[in-house]
Amino acid sequence: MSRDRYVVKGPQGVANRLEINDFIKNEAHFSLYVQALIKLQQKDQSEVDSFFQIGGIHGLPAAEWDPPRAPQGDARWLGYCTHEDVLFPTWHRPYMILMEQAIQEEAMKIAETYKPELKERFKKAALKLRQPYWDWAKNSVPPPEVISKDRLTIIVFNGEEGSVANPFRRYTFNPLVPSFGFPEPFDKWQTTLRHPRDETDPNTTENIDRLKSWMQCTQTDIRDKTYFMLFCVHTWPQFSNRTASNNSKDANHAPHDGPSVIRGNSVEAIHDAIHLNIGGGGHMADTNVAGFDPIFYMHHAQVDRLLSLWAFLNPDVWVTPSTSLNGTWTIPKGDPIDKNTDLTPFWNAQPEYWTSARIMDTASLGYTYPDFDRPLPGEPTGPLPTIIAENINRLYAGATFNKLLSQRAVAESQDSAAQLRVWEWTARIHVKKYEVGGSFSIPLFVGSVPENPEECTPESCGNCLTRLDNIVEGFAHLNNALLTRSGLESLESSDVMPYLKENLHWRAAKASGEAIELSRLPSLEVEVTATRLTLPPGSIFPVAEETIIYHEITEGKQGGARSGEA
Ligand SMILES: N[C@@H](Cc1ccc(O)cc1)C(=O)O
Repeated sequence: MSRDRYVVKGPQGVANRLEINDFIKNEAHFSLYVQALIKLQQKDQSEVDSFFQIGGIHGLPAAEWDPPRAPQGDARWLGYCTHEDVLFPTWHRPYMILMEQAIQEEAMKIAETYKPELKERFKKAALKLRQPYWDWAKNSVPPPEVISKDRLTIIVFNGEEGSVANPFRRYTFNPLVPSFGFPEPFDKWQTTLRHPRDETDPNTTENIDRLKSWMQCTQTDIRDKTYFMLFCVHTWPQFSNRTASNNSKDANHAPHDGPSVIRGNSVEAIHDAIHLNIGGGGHMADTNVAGFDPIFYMHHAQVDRLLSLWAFLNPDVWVTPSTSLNGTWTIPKGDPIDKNTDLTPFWNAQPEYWTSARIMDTASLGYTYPDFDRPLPGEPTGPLPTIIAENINRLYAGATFNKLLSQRAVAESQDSAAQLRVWEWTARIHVKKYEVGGSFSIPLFVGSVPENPEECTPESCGNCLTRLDNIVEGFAHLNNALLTRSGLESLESSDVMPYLKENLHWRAAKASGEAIELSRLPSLEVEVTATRLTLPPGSIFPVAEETIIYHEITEGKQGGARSGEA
């Protein structure tokens, strides 16, 4: 039976998406969202706006979502989502407003059921209700309301407190059937899971302590990566996706860094690491089924917020033409893609599909972020770009920036024109993603290596999928570890080079934490660079002067630099 096309228009009105830690404090918003999410999760799995159908757009069950557009070609990737190409950040934007719209529609109905004295308040809250984002760059461990509480207390229709099963913690498939084609071990788990203890056990439990300690331990790494991406990445290929610069000459891939271009991660690379660390071998760690974990939506709202911030800082840059490396359910592998490519299956009201060109302005899609409200009461005023950049420094700048700031303060107090400079040490990791079959990461250690491979891996990068022979890249910023753990007097190469030669180590690990022999990753290449950063007078962000590659630090080690090779 045919049905009307589901128009993805986003929520009504325009309102801020809130950070999850603020969101849970907002009684009316939280109560409505929780009940709306429960409603979507309880809908029949065949309903177009059920949590199951929306979650299934991303990857499996590789079914068409509203209404048919024949799958094409020999697409390798059987979901609609785009990864490892220039559409990664923009495809997920209409995806998020679809969830936001479905939630708001339910929330409006729920608000109508509140007792008369509360109805207006809850209806107003429903109008302003938006998808919360989880700012993992600042709060890497999600609040208990998302990861550990089994039940949540909310204000229900009669104004009293009610206790409900926590819909942020998991989705229960209703039912789970073999035709979904879920790969092992997801074919036997009735609910989504984070950090499952035993992949072979259909009734396994979650190791939430491990989830917390992994997220806690990567906090500085995630923050530094986010900061460097925001201020030092300026091109769309480099910002949007993690395929490596030397993968091909295609514009899809980050260009070779020029001598003075510091290396930063793509938003996709940072996002991948969150998937793996939250999933820990569970649903979030696998693209096929990640969309079924309710945390996916607050994670991707953060990716979307970073897209908004980055685009604000780089106003003339948006999706550049390229080709689809992996293909999707509707885009054949190798097809050209650009800002006018249909972002299927999301129809807008015209009716046509949303495209990247049509979604630049989030206010027209019904939402914005508190970052753009600035200045907040009590904050200094000034031009918006300055305020936003200063806020990014306040939220995410780490050891390198603080060193530059203190140098600047000294120079200013002495009225001297001394040059302000800090070397930023960065490891660049390159690896073929198909090499071990399944996602993996390359944890780096500065100083001692913990004996237990499951232990905290504070600097890491390089996550991979099974799909193709693509080379992916990621960067790990080492200054924080050097300043806090090495005991070195300076960041000059005379100190750092010999130290890192001795003390920089890496491993490979599956998403579950299980170690992988480095000999199984012949393509792996870890290379260290140093970029000289300055903070010129009047500049809010550091500026890169030159980058030097130090092959000798990792050369000769397994997975180290191969100098002289192209
Ligand atoms: N599989 C990705 C991580 C990831 C997981 C789920 C996703 O939906 C997206 C990305 C990696 O190996 O890095």
